[in-house]
Amino acid sequence: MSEATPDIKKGLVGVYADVSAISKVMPETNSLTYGGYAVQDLCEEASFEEVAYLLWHGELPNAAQLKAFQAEERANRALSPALLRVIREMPRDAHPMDAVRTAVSFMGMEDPEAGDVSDAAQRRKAMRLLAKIPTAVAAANRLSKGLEPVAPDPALPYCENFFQVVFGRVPQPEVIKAFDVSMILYAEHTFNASTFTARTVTSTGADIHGAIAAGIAALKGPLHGGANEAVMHMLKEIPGPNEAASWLEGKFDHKALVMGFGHRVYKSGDSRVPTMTKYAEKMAEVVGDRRWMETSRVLARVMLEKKKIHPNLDFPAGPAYYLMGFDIPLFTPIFVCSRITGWAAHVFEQGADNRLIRPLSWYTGVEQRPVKPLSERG
Ligand SMILES: CC(=O)SCCNC(=O)CCNC(=O)[C@H](O)C(C)(C)COP(=O)(O)OP(=O)(O)OC[C@H]1O[C@@H](n2cnc3c(N)ncnc32)[C@H](O)[C@@H]1OP(=O)(O)O
Ligand SMILES: O=C([O-])CC(=O)C(=O)O
Repeated sequence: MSEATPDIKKGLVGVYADVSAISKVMPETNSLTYGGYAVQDLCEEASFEEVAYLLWHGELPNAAQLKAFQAEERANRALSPALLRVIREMPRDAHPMDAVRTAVSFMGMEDPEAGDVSDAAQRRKAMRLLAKIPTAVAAANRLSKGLEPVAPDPALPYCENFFQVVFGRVPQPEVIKAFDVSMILYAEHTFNASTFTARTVTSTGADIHGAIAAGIAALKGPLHGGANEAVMHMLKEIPGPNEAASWLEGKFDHKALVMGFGHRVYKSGDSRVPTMTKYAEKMAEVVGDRRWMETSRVLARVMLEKKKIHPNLDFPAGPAYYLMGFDIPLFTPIFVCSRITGWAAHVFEQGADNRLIRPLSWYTGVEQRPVKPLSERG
C-alpha cells in the first residue's frame, strides 16, 4: 500500500527555515533592511565598511569603531607567499570563482586559528577573509592575463584598494561611489541559496572557511550570483536597443531564461534595482557609453509588458561593472567580496544558536528487494 506523498515544498519555496535578525526582505513593498536600516539609505549615508560592521555587530559603528575596523581590514590584506604560489599554479583559463573558492580553502588550512570554531575565532577569521579575498581575486585575474599581481595598499580605503589590486590605479570618485554602492547592495539578502549553504555547513560544526567556500560554490551558479556575468554576455549578444525587443521574442519562442530577471522572493520588483540602476546610469555618463543602459531599458520594458517579470540586482550590476572596466568573469567574484560580509554574519548567527540542518526526503525509488549474487545478475 503506497503512502500519500507529504506536502513537499520543492526548492523550499515559502518555507521559513529559522529566525534571523540580520536583514529583512519585504516583497510586498519591494524593500530590504539591514539591521533595520533601509538599504538605499545605507547606500547614500554609509560606506561598505560601515555596512560590514553593521552586519557583524548589529549596529552602525561610531567613528572610533569604524577606524579600528578599517585598521584591522587594511592590516590583513596581504596573501601568504604559499597562497600566491598556489594562485600562480592555477590553470590560466580557470574561472575566477573556482580560483577564489580554492584560495579560500587554502586560507582555511593556513589560518593561524585553523580548527578553532569559537565565536571569537570565527569573527577574526571573517575579518581575514574580508581583507584577503579581494587580493586573491585580483591576483588570479591579473595572472590569468599574464600580468603580475599588484600588492594591496594599506593606505587606501577598501574600495580604492580594490581598484588598485585589480588595475594598479584608483579611478575617479564617481566610480568608487558606484562600486561602493554595489558592494552595499550585494552584501546581504536573508536565506538565499549561498547563505543557506553557508549556514548548513556551519550547522555541522565546521569552520567558517568551509562555510564560505561552500557559499562561493553555490553563488557561482547562473540562477544565483553567476547571473551578473550572464547579463553582460546577453547585452553583448544584442546588437543594440532597436534589436532588443526582437531578440527577446526569440528567447520567448524557445522558453529560454532571460538572465537578470525574476526572483524567488520579489515578484513585483527587487528592492535594490532602482539604486543600482541609478549608479549604473551614472557610470554610463562618466564613461560616455550609453548603449548598454539603453538596451537594458528596452529589455526591462518588454519583459514587464510581455512576461510581467521584473529585473533583479544582477541586471543593472552587470553593465555597471562592465562600465567600471572589470573583465566579465570578475563580476561574480566581486559579488563574493561583498557577500562574505552577509555570509559571515549568518555563520555567527547560526553558530550562536545552532541546530544541525537536516530536512527529510520522501523516497520515490524502487521498493525494498533482495540483493542477487554477482553471478546471477544479467
Ligand atoms: C542575486 C541573485 O541571485 S538574483 C537571481 C539571479 N538569477 C537570474 O537572474 C537567473 C534568471 N532567473 C531565474 O532563473 C529565476 O527567476 C530564479 C531562479 C531567480 C527564481 O526562480 P523561481 O523562484 O523558481 O521562479 P519560477 O520558476 O517560479 O518563475 C515563475 C515563472 O516565471 C518564469 N521565469 C522566471 N524567471 C525568468 C526569467 N529570468 N526568464 C524567463 N522566464 C522566467 C519561470 O519560467 C516560470 O514560468 P512558468 O510559470 O511558466 O513555469
Ligand atoms: O535572495 C536571493 O534568492 C538571491 C539574491 O537576490 C541575493 O542573494 O542577493
